[in-house]
Amino acid sequence: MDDGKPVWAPHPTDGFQLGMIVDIGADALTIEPLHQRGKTFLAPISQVFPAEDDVNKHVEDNCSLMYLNEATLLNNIRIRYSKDMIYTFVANILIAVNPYFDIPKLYSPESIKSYQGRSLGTLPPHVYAIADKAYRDMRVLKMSQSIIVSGESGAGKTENTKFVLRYLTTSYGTGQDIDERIVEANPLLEAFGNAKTVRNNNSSRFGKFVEIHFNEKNAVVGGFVSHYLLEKSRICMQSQEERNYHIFYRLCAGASEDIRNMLHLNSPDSFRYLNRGCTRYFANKDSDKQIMQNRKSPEDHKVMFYRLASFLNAFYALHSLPFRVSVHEIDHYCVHGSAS
Ligand SMILES: Nc1ncnc2c1ncn2[C@@H]1O[C@H](COP(=O)(O)OP(=O)(O)OP(=O)(O)O)[C@@H](O)[C@H]1O
Repeated sequence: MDDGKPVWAPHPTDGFQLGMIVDIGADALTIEPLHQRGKTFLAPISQVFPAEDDVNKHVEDNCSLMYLNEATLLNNIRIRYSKDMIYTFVANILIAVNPYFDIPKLYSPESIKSYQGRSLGTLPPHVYAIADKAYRDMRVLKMSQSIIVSGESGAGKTENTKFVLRYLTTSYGTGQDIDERIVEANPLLEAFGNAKTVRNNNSSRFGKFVEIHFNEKNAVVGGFVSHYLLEKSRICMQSQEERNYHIFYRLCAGASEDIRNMLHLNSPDSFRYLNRGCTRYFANKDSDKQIMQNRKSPEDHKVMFYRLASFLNAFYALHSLPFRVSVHEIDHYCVHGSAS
């Protein structure tokens, strides 16, 4: 770190701050922030990093930074995020920041087209660029490719996985029913495996391993989803601000009148296994009906939805009954009263 040049230093409460070194101690440096002259703070020497000459400039690939360290990487992502550029490369790794709103045209059909067959780095960073690289590597190397999506809850893993699936099926599908079916499986999976938590209204409560299968002509011909570690305890108990799995609320909100009457469906507040958590709806009327619209044939709908609804209704009814452990037979449970 050159004398007289600004550095990034971790402020005790405000993250990395740009400042000048004013004193050098045995293990700590005294830093004076550029935007708060006179208010110095101490930072460990090992965590003080050199800053770029122009801290307002951003680059598409963090590897292009003159100094690549924790602070310059975060600053680059922050500047890009403030300009609605949520994706940044670190070589062939993609960092995505959740924008929490739809960025116009970012995932448009035109955008999908523009990334087809283009090498990494020739277009702005995007999840489509990663999907296309995986596809091209599979063709060239004739080997399976994996995309690992990782991050904390609410980071955008589920959404970005869906964008990858949409990209591959749109760009390299056979144009047949299978492309849509791969994409359409998601709302169904999410209905049974996603729930509102305090951090994310659509949090996946299970791990997902998605396979996309290609034929010898490298066209999408199928998919397979394995799931693991489903949070089963949520079915019986949710904290006050959280909900059970979406399917239960969708059934209450989206079932047709005849099914509602037949199965005595009411609002979520009337079911014991829902009303101890949050019972608000978070979807609009259209998305509540999403499940019903998944299969194209109305007959398929009816049969599938009726079976599903009957099963779930039995579940509701079951949970309206209070249970207690029998004193004599500890591994048996008996019904203690009648259903409301
Ligand atoms: N690229 C994006 N554009 C617009 N909104 C987004 C994007 N990514 C995520 N979101 C919003 O953030 C919410 C949370 O994202 P998502 O469910 O993908 O997180 P997650 O990492 O899968 O979380 P969890 O681990 O809890 O399942 C989404 O429901 C969506 O509203």
